[in-house]
Amino acid sequence: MNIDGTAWRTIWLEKDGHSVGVIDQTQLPHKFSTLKLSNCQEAATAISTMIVRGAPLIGVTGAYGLMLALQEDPSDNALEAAFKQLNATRPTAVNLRWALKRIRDKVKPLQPAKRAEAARAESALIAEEDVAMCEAIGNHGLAIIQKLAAGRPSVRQKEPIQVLTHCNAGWLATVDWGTALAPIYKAHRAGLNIHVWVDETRPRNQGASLTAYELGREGVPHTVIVDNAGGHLMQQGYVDAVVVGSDRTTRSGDVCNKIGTYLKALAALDNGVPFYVALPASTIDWSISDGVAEIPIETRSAMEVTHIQGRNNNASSNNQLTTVQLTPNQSEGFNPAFDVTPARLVTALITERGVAAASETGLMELYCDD
Ligand SMILES: CSC[C@H]1O[C@H](OP(=O)(O)O)[C@H](O)[C@@H]1O
Repeated sequence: MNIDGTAWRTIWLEKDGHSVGVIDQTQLPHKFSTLKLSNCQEAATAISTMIVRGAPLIGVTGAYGLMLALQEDPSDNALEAAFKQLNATRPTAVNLRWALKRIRDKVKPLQPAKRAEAARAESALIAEEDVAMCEAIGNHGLAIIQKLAAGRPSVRQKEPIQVLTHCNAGWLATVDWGTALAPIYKAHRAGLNIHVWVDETRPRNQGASLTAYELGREGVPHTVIVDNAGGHLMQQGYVDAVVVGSDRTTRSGDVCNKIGTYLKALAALDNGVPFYVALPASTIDWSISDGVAEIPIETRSAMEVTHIQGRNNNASSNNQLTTVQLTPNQSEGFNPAFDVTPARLVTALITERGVAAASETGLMELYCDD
């Protein structure tokens, strides 16, 4: 997407043909910088430290990570070791395992000498598919936003459509376009009057730092709010719809997403606000049904709760990023990174194939030919 007039994607094959470029998302919004991943360990570290994050992007980075590993050693043992290393980086987003298995299935039957090139080609294909799927999600979601706009009373026709989103499910979470934000970009570019309430999304503040950054660069009006304000805004009638992403959606429509999503869904139901989840096929885990019981929830360092990163605006600091402690030294922290929203709280799933009810029947209607 657009950054100051330049079109960017979140991940790319470098001109040298064998290393991988990524945007360092831990530095945004205060500093835009890129990194070159030259081996599997660097790819694994980029995922685990959230230099790259977001379910689809984690998957593509994992795919390229296998390519990097095979460039160094294309043997069966090296392939399995790299698969295990990358698979262990983050447990919740199913896209990672889906992409790693896809690459392994593609290269395993090949002569070792042909594996790296095959992994390179398949990783690039996954990336291109992701871009196409996310743009298609944008188009299907645009129709929902247009219908919401048309359905408002005449007295509100001139007001912006108000959408609340949680965390970052924008182009920074994918290769391009994003999932939850793709319909918003499509609506904005179509000239619709739209405004986005951006949940800051504690503890890592992907909303305040990444979603706000994306929307600002695309010129979409938005307001950053604390996570706990969303229910109040819905009660006051300031939210026309909630649209969020997903890290893993079960075949029955249960949605695992950033911690706090479940609470937004409860508030939305209580206030009659439609709650949409945008996701590509690569985020659906057909092997499980009960998200609460079966999806592994990543627990990250308590330091992400007890400390916070930001830009030091003191004149003497020349805008350096700094981390400060929020809590008393002896206080413990607990940091589950995701929660599960049961399908009964989801109005509909916006996929690249269309809009589905959050149910096995709904998903099978879209994916029955797979
Ligand atoms: C389009 S997937 C976006 C999804 O990923 C985020 O998690 P994280 O930043 O920890 O990778 C969050 O759950 C977003 O909704």
